[in-house]
Amino acid sequence: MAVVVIKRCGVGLCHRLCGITGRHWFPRLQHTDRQYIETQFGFERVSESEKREKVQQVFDNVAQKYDIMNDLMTLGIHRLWKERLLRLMKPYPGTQLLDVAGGTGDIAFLFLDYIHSQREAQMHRDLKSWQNLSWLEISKSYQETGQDLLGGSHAVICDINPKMMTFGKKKAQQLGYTEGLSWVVGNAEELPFVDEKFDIYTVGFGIRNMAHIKQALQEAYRVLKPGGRFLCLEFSQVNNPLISRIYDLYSFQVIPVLGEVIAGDWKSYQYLVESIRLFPAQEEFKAMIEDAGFMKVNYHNLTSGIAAIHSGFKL
Ligand SMILES: C[S@@+](CC[C@H](N)C(=O)[O-])C[C@H]1O[C@@H](n2cnc3c(N)ncnc32)[C@H](O)[C@@H]1O
Repeated sequence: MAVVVIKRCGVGLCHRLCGITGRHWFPRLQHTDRQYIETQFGFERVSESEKREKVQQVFDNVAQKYDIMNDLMTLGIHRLWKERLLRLMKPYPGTQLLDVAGGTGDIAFLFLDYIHSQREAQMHRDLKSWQNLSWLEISKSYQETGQDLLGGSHAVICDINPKMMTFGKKKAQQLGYTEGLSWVVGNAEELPFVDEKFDIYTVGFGIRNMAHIKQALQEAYRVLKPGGRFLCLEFSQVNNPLISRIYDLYSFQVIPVLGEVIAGDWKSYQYLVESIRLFPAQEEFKAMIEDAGFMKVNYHNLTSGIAAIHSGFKL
């Protein structure tokens, strides 16, 4: 089991600030021996059950402002990262997706858009080849042969927090996602699904909040069909030292302030920032995915490693 050792930083301003305030201001600099323990709630050491309770509390608190805060904190860049996830996922009509820690539904909605656009393109191609049929007739013939506009694709959003999903369901209604979608309350570490049910498993910005990441990865493996794909979008470790320092300043000095001003909640956003810092770096997380049994594990850094997408196959 890995251990986090937060040491006081030995350099300049950070050292002085740490000394004066007794608080670690730039944890990335302090992690001379940085390793990961799952039962950390941010920088606080807690028991497994305490972590679950506290994480639940955080997402209860942030649920209402979650989407707007996401846009503000990442300056909208999280949308580009999620689109990248979709491009790597390459779902096809008929795909059964499980989006774990799906929260307010962004990834599942993008998935449905993607499938929809693929089906429309297919129908346009059919329309060209079946010159004498109208759009309506083709659409009807799709329905008669049991094919809907999603080609049988379905997305299940599974999250441990009902409040996050309540806001997600409202958003789905507003945006018109009425078909091909279901919402299930469930714990990623003990998924309420039978073995080998899904083609694709995604988890976006969720896995670092889990008390048992290893168990969550094993569950991902269990519910995927042979040939199924695992994809995880998560904050990661920046390799460029200059970007890393700017990012640390922004994270620790700006994000909690935004949290306080927009959502009236400094503490939850302080936790989110701390949990990002403690999440395993790219290679370490890759090894954890491999340990769960996945093959061809790979990762793509996004925005200098601020986030990364890890992927693997169940063969
Ligand atoms: C930062 S949000 C991410 C939401 C969404 N995936 C997105 O990218 O916008 C993290 C989500 O993980 C969920 N979560 C935390 N621990 C979980 C667990 N053990 N099982 C399932 N969901 C969990 C939280 O309830 C929360 O909705």
